[in-house]
Amino acid sequence: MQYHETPVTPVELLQPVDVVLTEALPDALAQCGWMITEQVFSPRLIQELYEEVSDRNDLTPASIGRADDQQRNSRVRRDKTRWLSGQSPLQAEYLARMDQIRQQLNRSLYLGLQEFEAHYARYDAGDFYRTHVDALKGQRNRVVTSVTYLNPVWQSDWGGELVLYDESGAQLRRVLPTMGTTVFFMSEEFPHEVLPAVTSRYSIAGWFRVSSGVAI
Ligand SMILES: O=C(O)CCC(=O)C(=O)O
Ligand SMILES: [Fe+2]
Repeated sequence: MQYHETPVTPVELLQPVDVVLTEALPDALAQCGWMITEQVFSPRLIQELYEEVSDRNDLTPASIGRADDQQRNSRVRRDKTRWLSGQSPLQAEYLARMDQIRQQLNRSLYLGLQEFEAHYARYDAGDFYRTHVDALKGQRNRVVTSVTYLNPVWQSDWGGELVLYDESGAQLRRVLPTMGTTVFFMSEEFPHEVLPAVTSRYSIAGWFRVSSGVAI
C-alpha cells in the first residue's frame, strides 16, 4: 500500500483525477498531441500557488535562446518568470503531482521522461509571447509542455489567451487562462502564442524533459 506523501482530502480522492492521469491524458497525447483539463490539481493548491506568486516581487524578464540579448527577447516575449525550486511545501506538492504524471506518461507511452522543470510566469497588462515552439525538432529535450493557469477570475474579454496552432499553422484552440485549467501538448509539434491581456496573468509553465541541459 502506498500513501500520498502530502495530505489529500477525501473530496480530492473522489474526483476522477486518477482516470484523467492514467487514461485520459496518455490517450489524448497519443491521439491528438494535446489536452486541456481542469482535473489535475485541487482548487486549494491552485489558490495557494496563486497567492504565492502574486505576492512575489522576484520574477525577472524571461529570455530566449542562449544569446541573452534583452532587446531581441522583449520583441518575442515579455513575461517575467521564476523557476520553482520545490523548497516550499507548496511548490513541492505541485512538482510531486507533475512527477506522478511524468511516471504515468512513461508507463503508458514509453516517453522516457527523466525530469520536470517549471517556472512561475507573470504577464503584466500588454505582455505577450509571440508564436514559437518550445523545443527544436530532433533535439528531444523538452518533450511535453504543461501550463497551469492561476488567476482566480478571468473574464472572456480580458485577452491573454493561449493560442495553439498545428504544424501547418492552422489555429487549433484558444484557451482562456482560467484558474485550475492545465494545458498539455507535445513540445516540438505545436506552435503557440500568448495574447496580450488587460491585467496581470499568472501561470506555471513546465516541461517534461529527457535529459538535463541548458534551458531554452
Ligand atoms: O502561458 C502560456 O499560456 C504559454 C507560455 C509559453 O508558451 C512558454 O512559456 O513557453
Ligand atoms: Fe511556449
